[in-house]
Amino acid sequence: MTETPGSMGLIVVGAAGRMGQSLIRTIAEIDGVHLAGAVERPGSEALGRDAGELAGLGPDGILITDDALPVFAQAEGVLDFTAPAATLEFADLAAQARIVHVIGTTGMDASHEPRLHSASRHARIVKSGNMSLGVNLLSVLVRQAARALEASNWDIEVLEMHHRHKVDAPSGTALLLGEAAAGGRGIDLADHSVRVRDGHTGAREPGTIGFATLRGGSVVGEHSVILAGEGETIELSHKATDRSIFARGAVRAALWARHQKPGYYSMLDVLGLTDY
Ligand SMILES: NC(=O)C1=CN([C@@H]2O[C@H](COP(=O)(O)OP(=O)(O)OC[C@H]3O[C@@H](n4cnc5c(N)ncnc54)[C@H](OP(=O)(O)O)[C@@H]3O)[C@@H](O)[C@H]2O)C=CC1
Ligand SMILES: O=C(O)C1=N[C@H](C(=O)O)C[C@H](O)C1
Repeated sequence: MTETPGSMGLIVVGAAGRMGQSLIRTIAEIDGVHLAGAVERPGSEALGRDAGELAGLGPDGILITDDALPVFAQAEGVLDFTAPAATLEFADLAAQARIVHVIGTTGMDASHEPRLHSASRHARIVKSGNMSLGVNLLSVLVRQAARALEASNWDIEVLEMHHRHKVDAPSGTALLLGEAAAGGRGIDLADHSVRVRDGHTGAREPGTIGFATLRGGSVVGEHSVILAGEGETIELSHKATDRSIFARGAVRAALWARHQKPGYYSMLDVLGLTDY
C-alpha cells in the first residue's frame, strides 16, 4: 500500500531474509501501513538494493541500509524477525525512538529478558514465538486440555518440524505451546521440560513436558502437542503452509500496539485471547 494520511510507517529489519521478504510483500497488501525503511546487517549483499524489488514487487524507492538509527527516527514501528543479538540492539533503538517493536525472532532465552523489559519502558513491544492466529488459538486449547487432564495419567509431548535452514531448537512455537501446557498444569516449564533424549534415558518421569525436533526440506512449520494417556492419545496440531500468516500477524500486532501504552505485550493480548 502506498502512503496515505494516517498510514503507519513500518521498518522491516532482516529485510533480505525469508520473513523479511514476506513482511515487505504483506505490508504492500494491507491498507493503513506502508514500508518506511528496510535494514540489513553490515556486510550484507542486499545493502543498497531496492527492498520492493528484492521481495519480488516493483521498485518502491526504499533502499536497504545498515544504518538503522535514522530510519527508526522516522517510522512508527519495526517488524523484527532476525537473530537474538540483533533483536536486543533493535530493542534499544526502538526504545530510543519510542516506537512499536514487533519481535518474532526466536532462540531468545531468559538472559535476554531484562534488556527487553527495560526497552519496553519506552517502546511498545509485542513478542511471540509465533504470530499466527492459528497457533495462538491452539495455545489456548493446549492450556485448557492440560488443565483438564491429570498429570499423573496424561503425558505431554511437543513435536515440531521445520525447514533445513532453521538454526534454533526447540522452535519458539514449541516452547510457547510447552508454556501453555505448563500454565494449564500450574507448573514452571523450565523445571519440568525434557528437551533432549538420547541413550539409556530411563522411564519417563511423570509430570514432565517433552520436546522432539525434526528438521528437513522446506517445511514452513508444523507443531503437535500430544497428550498421551492409558489406551488413548489426543493430538492438537497446527500446520503452516505459507509464511504470510506470520507476516499478517506481525502487521496486525503493529497496528494494535500503535494505540497502546509503552509495555511488553504478547500475541494473546493482540488477539484478545488472554481470558480463555
Ligand atoms: N514468531 C514468528 O511467527 C516467526 C518467527 N520466525 C523467526 O524469525 C527469525 C528469522 O527467520 P527467517 O526469516 O527464516 O531467517 P533468515 O535467516 O532468512 O532471516 C533473518 C535475516 O536477518 C538478518 N540479520 C541478522 N542479523 C542482522 C542485523 N544485525 N541487522 C539486520 N539484519 C540482520 C539476516 O542476515 P544474514 O542472513 O546476512 O545474517 C537475515 O537476512 C528466526 O528466529 C525464526 O525462528 C520465523 C517465522 C515466524
Ligand atoms: O524459523 C522458522 O521458520 C519459524 N520459526 C518460528 C518458531 O521458531 O516457532 C515460527 C514458525 O514455526 C517458523
